[in-house]
Amino acid sequence: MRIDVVSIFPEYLAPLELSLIGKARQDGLLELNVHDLRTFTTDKHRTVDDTPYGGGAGMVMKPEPWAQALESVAAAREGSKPVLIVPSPAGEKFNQALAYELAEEEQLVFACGRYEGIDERVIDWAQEHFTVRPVSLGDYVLNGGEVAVLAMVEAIGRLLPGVVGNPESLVEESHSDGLLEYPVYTKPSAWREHDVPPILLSGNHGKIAQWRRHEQFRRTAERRPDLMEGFDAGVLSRADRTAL
Ligand SMILES: COc1ccc2nc(C(=O)O)sc2c1
Repeated sequence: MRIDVVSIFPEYLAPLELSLIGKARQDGLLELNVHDLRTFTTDKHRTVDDTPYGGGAGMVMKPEPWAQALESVAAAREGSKPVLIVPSPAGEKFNQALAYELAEEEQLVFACGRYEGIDERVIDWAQEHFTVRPVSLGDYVLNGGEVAVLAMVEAIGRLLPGVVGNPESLVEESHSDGLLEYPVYTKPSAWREHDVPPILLSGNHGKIAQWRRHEQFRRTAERRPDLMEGFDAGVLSRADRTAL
């Protein structure tokens, strides 16, 4: 996969040189390029914003630098268009299902807005060259798209083949099956008057699996009842129902 990120703060994306994503880049599992939007300005002040038509507070990002930047990074190829992800409070909610969907793409381009946002005509113009997806991290507002891109690139990148050491670890994590993950413990078994649940020391793998499943349902029902709405009660086992 190829990922291109365009931002006026390219240094904000430096954490993507670290850890799993950084190693995936070094190992050639992921190509990731960060571009400074100001590279695509033509005036001596390298201007990227201007006052909003219709009035109002703040500034709006000018369209032309964005069009030149996006044209520059769109890999020319036959077939499907690159996906342009525009982090925005007005976007669809990012979630694990979308992370899996985007992990299948050949190229993702992320446009990091700042100020009050990007001139909407860029989104309209880009439809011809990209599949455009405005995406929000959640129901809150950041100061720009960079933090959202860090989160999305990590969530997507770790799903790529070979990036995480043990692919099994992707199977039993939160949201992989629509539920929150079960609690985890390690040595020592007794710690500051808090003991590891005895079932986990029993060696009975069937009972351990059942306990973990029960914990997934209990936690999800308690912390994220909204996720339970997607569950058809008919598919719940009797043991699972006792967790609700
Ligand atoms: C101007 O660009 C922005 C501003 C706020 C913002 N908030 C996001 C979020 O996902 O919450 S993405 C985003 C982009």
